[in-house]
Amino acid sequence: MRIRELIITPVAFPDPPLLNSSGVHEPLALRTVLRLVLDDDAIVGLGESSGDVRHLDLLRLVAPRLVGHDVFATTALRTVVDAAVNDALPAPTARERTAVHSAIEVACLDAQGRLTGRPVYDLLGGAVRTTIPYSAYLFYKWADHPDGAYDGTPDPWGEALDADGMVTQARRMIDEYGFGSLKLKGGVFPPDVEIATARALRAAFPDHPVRLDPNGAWTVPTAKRVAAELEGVLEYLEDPVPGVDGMAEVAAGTDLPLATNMCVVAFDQVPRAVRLDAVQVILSDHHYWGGLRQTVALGTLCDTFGIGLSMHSNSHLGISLAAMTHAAAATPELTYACDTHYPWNGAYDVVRPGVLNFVDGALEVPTGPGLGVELDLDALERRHEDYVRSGRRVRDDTGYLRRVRPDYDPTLPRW
Ligand SMILES: O=C([O-])C(=O)C[C@H](O)[C@@H](O)C(=O)[O-]
Ligand SMILES: [Mg+2]
Repeated sequence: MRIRELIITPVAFPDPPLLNSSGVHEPLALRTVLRLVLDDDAIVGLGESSGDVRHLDLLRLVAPRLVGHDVFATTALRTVVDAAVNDALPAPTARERTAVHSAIEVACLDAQGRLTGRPVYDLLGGAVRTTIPYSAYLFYKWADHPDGAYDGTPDPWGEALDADGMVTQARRMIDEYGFGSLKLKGGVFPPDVEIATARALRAAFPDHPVRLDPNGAWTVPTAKRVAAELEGVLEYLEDPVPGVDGMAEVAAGTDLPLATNMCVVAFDQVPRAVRLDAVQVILSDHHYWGGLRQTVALGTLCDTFGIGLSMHSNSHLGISLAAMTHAAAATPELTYACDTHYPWNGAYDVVRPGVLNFVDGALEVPTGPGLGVELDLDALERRHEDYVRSGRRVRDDTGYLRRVRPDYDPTLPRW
């Protein structure tokens, strides 16, 4: 079965003012929705990937080159993608290429599943679990955007700028979604504030493992001190410092597992991290590790070296969530609850409701053909109109924070 067309639709959807080490989320988050149309027009494979304009430009170079290729030939298609993106200026990085491989692979797998009547997890080797636990992704946040939300809807989550605010946010996440573990985004306040927040979460929810991720905001000495204080409090500490050498220094002095989605983000970075014993947990992310099959392969690799496997997320909608869920279902080594931003953005999804419902903090793996989710074309059109109208083309957390704090310096490490 051959590919007739790849339809690429950039979308924008409201996002709350969530703080991180580079700044604060803007009122709209961006994504790209892919529709891979096959010969007979009846089968359309879905994909979702980054909305930044550079990724979009690469996808647009690739789209015409896919026409006529076999939708089952996902490995061979990587060569087609590489040849197509060679025309890009500046030349794409390995990471940019891999992100395009990932996006195309997911759309192909969805189409293959729809053609064969099998869920994507079956195409990955079968499901080893039927429900996938996710963690509550907690953010320090403002009560509202300075000029209000994009669609004028009042922010239902309220402010969270200290330990009490974060406990309130966590309680609400747990009440609404049933999450059984907590991920705290740090790198926003001085480390002692974030230590106090992590401790408050642990005390308020003693049965919920807590992980803390300051996105490389600390120096090695600071990270060593924080790690010593949070041993026994955290499940793992994610990217306390930038770079694999610093991670190795911190890891050498603590029993707390260190996790990363920043310093090991591709297969060729694994050997050095292993040699240095720099990380104990790698966060997979099919959007930049090369797709769903590469996520399964990463599980095998992590197992070989005794490294744990978790899953990273970024602001996303339901096609990505479905793909993440299938990958987790088919990856035995993925034993940590996965991250997801979905509670922050899911109300603006482009897939029809009914499939992606959290029960006890977990998603049932969709069993329908392909990814098991259906596109809501009206919602897609609305989100695309928002994209066009907004004029937004890249994510700029730093630039947005500087509107409020003009002297804000995002240089890391900060403390
Ligand atoms: O685990 C992580 O590093 C992330 O989830 C990165 C994201 O960009 C997060 O910091 C965010 O959404 O602000
Ligand atoms: Mg992280």
